[in-house]
Amino acid sequence: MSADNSSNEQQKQHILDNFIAQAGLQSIADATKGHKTIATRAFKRGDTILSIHPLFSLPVRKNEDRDDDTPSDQQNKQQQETQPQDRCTHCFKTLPPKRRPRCSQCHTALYCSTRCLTDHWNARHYFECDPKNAENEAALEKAEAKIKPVYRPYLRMAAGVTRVLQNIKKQQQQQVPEWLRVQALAWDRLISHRSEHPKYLLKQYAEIANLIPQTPGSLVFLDPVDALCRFGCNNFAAFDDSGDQNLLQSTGHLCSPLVSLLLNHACLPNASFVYSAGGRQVVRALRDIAEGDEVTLAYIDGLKPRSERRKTLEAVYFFTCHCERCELCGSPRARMDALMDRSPQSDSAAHAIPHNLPTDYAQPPCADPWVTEVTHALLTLLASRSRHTHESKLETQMIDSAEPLDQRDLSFAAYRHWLECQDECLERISTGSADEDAHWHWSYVSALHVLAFYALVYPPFHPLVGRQCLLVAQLAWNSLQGSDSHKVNEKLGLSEGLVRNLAMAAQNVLEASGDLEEVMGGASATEKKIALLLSQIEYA
Ligand SMILES: C[S@@+](CC[C@H](N)C(=O)[O-])C[C@H]1O[C@@H](n2cnc3c(N)ncnc32)[C@H](O)[C@@H]1O
Repeated sequence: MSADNSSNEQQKQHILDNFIAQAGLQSIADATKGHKTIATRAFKRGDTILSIHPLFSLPVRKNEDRDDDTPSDQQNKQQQETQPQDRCTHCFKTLPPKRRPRCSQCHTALYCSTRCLTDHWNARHYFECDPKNAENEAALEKAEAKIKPVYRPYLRMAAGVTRVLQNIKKQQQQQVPEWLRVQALAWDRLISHRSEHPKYLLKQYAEIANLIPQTPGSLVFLDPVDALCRFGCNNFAAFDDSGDQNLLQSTGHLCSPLVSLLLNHACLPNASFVYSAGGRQVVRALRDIAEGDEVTLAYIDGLKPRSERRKTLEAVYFFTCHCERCELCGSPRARMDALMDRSPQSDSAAHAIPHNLPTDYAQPPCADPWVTEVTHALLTLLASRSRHTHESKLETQMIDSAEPLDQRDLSFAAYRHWLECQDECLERISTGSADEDAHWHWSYVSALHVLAFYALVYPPFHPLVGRQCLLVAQLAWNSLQGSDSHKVNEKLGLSEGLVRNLAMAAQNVLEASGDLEEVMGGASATEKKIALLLSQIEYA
C-alpha cells in the first residue's frame, strides 16, 4: 500500500472511530468474532445507544419469502410476476389504496403520506434519488422476474446501495452528511464470508450478479458476488410495530453497515433495535450495560430452541454461537432450551409434554383449564413488571435456581403446541378466514401463549413483546367484536386479563415507538378503535 493510500485509510478509520466514540462505544479486535464493540460508558436499560438512518432501505413486497425449488406451473407463473410496491418507501406501513404521493424526481418512490415523502427526502432520499429511475425501475423489474422472489430484494438493494455510494463519490466530502459518510465507510469494512458460502448460494448470487449490469450503477460493485454475500450476512429485517395487520412478518430490509459492523450476536442480547417512524434504526439497551461490557443484538428470534438458533446462525452468519445462554449447561435456562427443542434426539423434550396436551386444534386450547391458568400466571407476571424492574421474580428464579417449576413445564408444552399449529393459525389470521368467533378466540389464546414466552425471555419493552401484545390485543378485540360488539366495554371491564393485555400492548408500543398516535396513523378503523381503547386504559 502506498504512503498516500495508507494515510487515506487511517483518516477514514479515524472518522469511523470518532463517530463510534461519540456514541460511547469502542470497536476492538476479537479472536473469534472479528471485531466486537464494548461500551465505554454505562447505559441504563432503555437508553438509546445509536440512532442512525440506514444507508439504504426497502419495503418488503408480497411473496418475497418464496424460495420454492421445484415450483409447479402455477407457482412458476406467480413467481415470474414481480409484485407491485404496497408499503411506504419511508415508514414501511401499508400504502393506502388512494392518494399515494410519489417522488416528483424519480417517480418511483411511493409514500403513504406527504409527510413521509418530505421526511424521506430531507433525511436521505435526496442522496439516492435518480431522475432516470423510471427507466431503471423497468430494467429492474425485468431482471427481477428472472430470479426467485426470495432473492429479489438483493437485486434492489444492490442497485440502491450502488446509487448511494456513487452519489457519495460524486459529491464534495463536506456535502455528504457525517452519518452517511460513516455508513459508507462501514460498508467497505463489512465481512462477506464469501469462501464459506455454499456453492448453490454462490451460484445464485452469480446469476443475480449477471443481471446487475442491466440495472443502474453497476460500476461501483467491482465484485458484485462479494457485495451480495455481504448483504446476506449483514442486512436487518425491520419489523412492524405500527399496528399494520401482518404483525409477525417483516416489513422492510435495512442496509445499515455501521450497526452491522458494530454489533455481534448473542442469544440473550443486551440491546435491540426498532426502525422508528423517522426512518432511523434506533438501537436501545435492553438491560443495564456496564462500561466494558460487549454490546450485542439478537440476529434471530431468541425464542427458538438452541438447536434451531445454532442452525440458522451457522447457515446465514457462518459462526457457531457460544454465547452465555448457549453455553450454560444444566441450568434452568438450558433446561428451557431443551424443553423447547423439537429435535427428535432431545430426550428431555419427550417427557416435558404432558399427556393431556390437546392435539386436535379443532378443540379450543382454552378448554383445558391449566392452559388458561398458566397463561394467566405468566401474564400477571408480565403485567407486574414495571419499566424500572430489572428482571421479574420468575425469570430470576429460573436463572438462579435449579428448582423445576411445574407451571413452566406446562407452558413450555403449550408453546410447543403453538409452534406446531402456528402456520395454520397465522394463515387464518392473515387471510381473514379467522372471522368466525371460535377462530378468533383460539387464535387469541394461542397468541397469549407466545406472549407468555416472550415475557419470560425478553424485557417488557422489547419490540417482539410489543408486537405480540398488539397482536393479542387485536385478536382479543376481534374475538369480542365477533361475539357481541355492544358489550365490549362491559366485557373488558369483566375480563381483567384482557385489560392487562391491552395496557401492556399500549405500554410496549409506546416504549418501542414513542408515539401511539403516530404509530396508529395509517391504521384501519378497527386498529384505531384499539388505539383509542389503549389510550383510555390506566396502567396498573
Ligand atoms: C454483522 S457482522 C458483525 C461484525 C463482525 N464481528 C466484524 O468484525 O465485522 C456478523 C458476523 O460477525 C461474526 N459474529 C457475530 N456474532 C458472533 C458471535 N456471537 N460469535 C462469533 N462470531 C460472531 C460472524 O462472523 C458474523 O457473520
